[in-house]
Order: sequence, then structure tokens, then C-alpha cells
Amino acid sequence: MDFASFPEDFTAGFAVMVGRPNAGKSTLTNALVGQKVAITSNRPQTTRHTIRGIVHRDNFQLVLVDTPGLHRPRTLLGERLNDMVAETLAEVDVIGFCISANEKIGPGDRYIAQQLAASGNKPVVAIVTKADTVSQEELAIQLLEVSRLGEEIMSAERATRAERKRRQQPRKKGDTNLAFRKDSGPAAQRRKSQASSDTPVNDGKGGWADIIPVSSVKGFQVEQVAELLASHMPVSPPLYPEGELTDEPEMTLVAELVREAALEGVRHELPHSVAVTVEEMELREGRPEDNPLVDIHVNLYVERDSQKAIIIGKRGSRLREIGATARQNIEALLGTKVYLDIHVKVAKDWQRDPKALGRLGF
Ligand SMILES: Nc1nc2c(ncn2[C@@H]2O[C@H](COP(=O)(O)OP(=O)(O)OP(=O)(O)O)[C@@H](O)[C@H]2O)c(=O)[nH]1
Repeated sequence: MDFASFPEDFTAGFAVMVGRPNAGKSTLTNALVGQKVAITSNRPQTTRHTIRGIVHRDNFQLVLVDTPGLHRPRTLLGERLNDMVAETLAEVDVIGFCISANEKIGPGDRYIAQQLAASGNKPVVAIVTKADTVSQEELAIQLLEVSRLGEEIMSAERATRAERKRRQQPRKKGDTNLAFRKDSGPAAQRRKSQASSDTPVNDGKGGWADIIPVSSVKGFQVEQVAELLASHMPVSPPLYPEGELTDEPEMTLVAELVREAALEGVRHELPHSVAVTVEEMELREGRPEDNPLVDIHVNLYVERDSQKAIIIGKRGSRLREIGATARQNIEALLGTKVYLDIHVKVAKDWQRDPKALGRLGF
């Protein structure tokens, strides 16, 4: 698909997978994107979350995002959940709620379902994962249970909203979901939360926008999941060129994490002026096997001396912060200790210079 030409009814948007620990979110994400992750260096400034991958098809583009909170099992049920859920849900177009076919629906699922219902009006597709681990009959029963959960949660949510509405007379006319979708351009408008809307959108299949079983391991219905998620995204041009995929997930993500940290707080000043290359990434020799350390050397390129000053900060204070934040996130990504060395370099007008772009891996 050419980035510049796409069908009129092309849909594109952001999706996030949520669910209990071990529900199969990562495996499904990987199955959807085919183990590839996105280079997100010149992505639209819409999400602060790491992009896990992009599903490109002739008629849609699905950008799967990750959030530290929703991905990490511990924090998922932690106290920051509400904030993180609200933040994430405000930024995505559709949510995949993963529930294992082979586990009883429990308080964890119920809690997440309630959070999803209360947080806003984003369509939630209930995905019953690991379909290969149960019989057809058990799968049918689980689908029914998931549908019941949706009905129960959504009817409680409807009651809460009706009560709130009754108390808030007179109130402003809320946005309808349709109105939101129409004016939801690919960029910051997506942030407009639909939380104010009165009518939950997840009124389709048993309280969910849809329900679908899948087996990421066997490849059963993976494509259908992509299509279903895409069907709930707005009509929009592709958000990323198709070439923005790589087979080197770790290096790319490391570069992206450094870039993210560098832009934190100065996004408006230098949104597209920062590029990061990983020059070296190696396991340090002579470390104990159970306590490895990865040495990472990166170059952080800016276009002008003034930008270099912003990155470095007073007596190097910002650069130290950037290093600390990036290191923490890289350690979480790699699961090992990391020594991170960042060199700030000025590559004049690198955005306009094809040679420089090539060197920087664009
Ligand atoms: N048989 C089978 N196993 C699966 C399938 N999907 C995931 N699994 C297994 O279930 C386990 C958990 O899967 P993950 O994808 O890591 O689950 P997650 O929801 O990302 O887990 P957290 O990162 O802990 O939140 C892994 O051992 C997977 O191999 C599937 O379709 N079939």
C-alpha cells in the first residue's frame, strides 16, 4: 500500500489490549503484528505510549499501543490504575479486553470490565484468548460467560449514568459517540474523552462492542480479530507509512525509549528535531550469569546548538534525568540491568539532509 494513496473508506487508529496478567495480551499482540515492532521516530504526536506494532492491511491500519501500567500485571491492579486507564482510553480508538478461555472469570476481570465501562465510551471488543486450550463446548460456555459479564457491567454502568444525569439537571448536551468519531482526526483530537457521553457504545454483543474467540498460538481467527478491531476505528488516512516496521525490536525500542525520555516536557520545542541511534548494545563480559548487565551506547542527534543546550540542561541536569528515565524503561524492556551512555551530537539540518537521514537509519 502506498502511504499517499489509500481507499476512501480506509480506517486507522490506535488499539490497546487489556486484561488480567497472563490473559494472552502480548502473545496476541505479537501474532497480530507478526513479531515486528514499529520504528516510531516520526510518528504523529498522539500518544505517549510505546507502540508495540502496526498491522497494515489494504483497507485499514491498526496501531497497537502499550502502556506501562496496563502491561505490567502488578500495577494493573494497583492504585494508579484509574489514572492510567483513563489516560490510555482517552488516546485509543478501540480496546481489546482479553479473557482466557481456560480460566474462570474472576474478580480481576470484573474489576477491569468495570474500569473500562466507567472510563469512557471507547468500544471494547471482548477477546476470548487461548481458544485452542479448551473444547468447543467449553469455549461456547466461556463466550456466554463473557457476554453475561458484559451485560451485567454495562447495565450497572447505564444505571449509574442515568442516576448521575438525573442529579445533574440541567446538564449540557453530551457528545454522542457518532459526533466524536466524525471529528476525531488522527491527532490530538482523539484525546477528547468520551466520558461525558450518556450512551455507552458497548451495547452490541452482550454489553461489548463485539465478542470473538482467538488462538494466537494456533493462528485461529487472528486476522478476524484485526478486522474486528479495525471495524471500530474511525475513517482516517494511514497514520504511519508501511515501511515503518523493523525486525530489530530491541534496538529500535531502545532508541525510541531514549528519544521518548529526551522529548519529555520539551515536545513542543523540539518535536521532530531529535533522532537517536544505538551505536552499541552488548552484554558486559565477566558478569555473573544471574546478574547480567547490558552496555548501551547511543547517539542523540539534534539539529542546532540551542537544542543541544535544552537537552543537556543546567550543568547536565536534564541529560541526567533523560538517562535515568530511559535506563529504567530499557531495563524494564530487556529485563536486565543496563549501563546507558548517551552522546548528544549536533547534526545540522539532519531532517533535510538525505545522507544524514540515511546515517540515522531513516
Ligand atoms: N495454548 C495457548 N497459549 C497461549 C495463547 N496465547 C497465550 N498463551 C500463553 O499464555 C501465557 C501468557 O501469555 P502472555 O501473552 O504473556 O499474556 P499477557 O496477558 O501478555 O501476560 P502479562 O504480561 O502477564 O500481562 C504464555 O505462556 C503464552 O504462551 C494461545 O492462544 N494458546
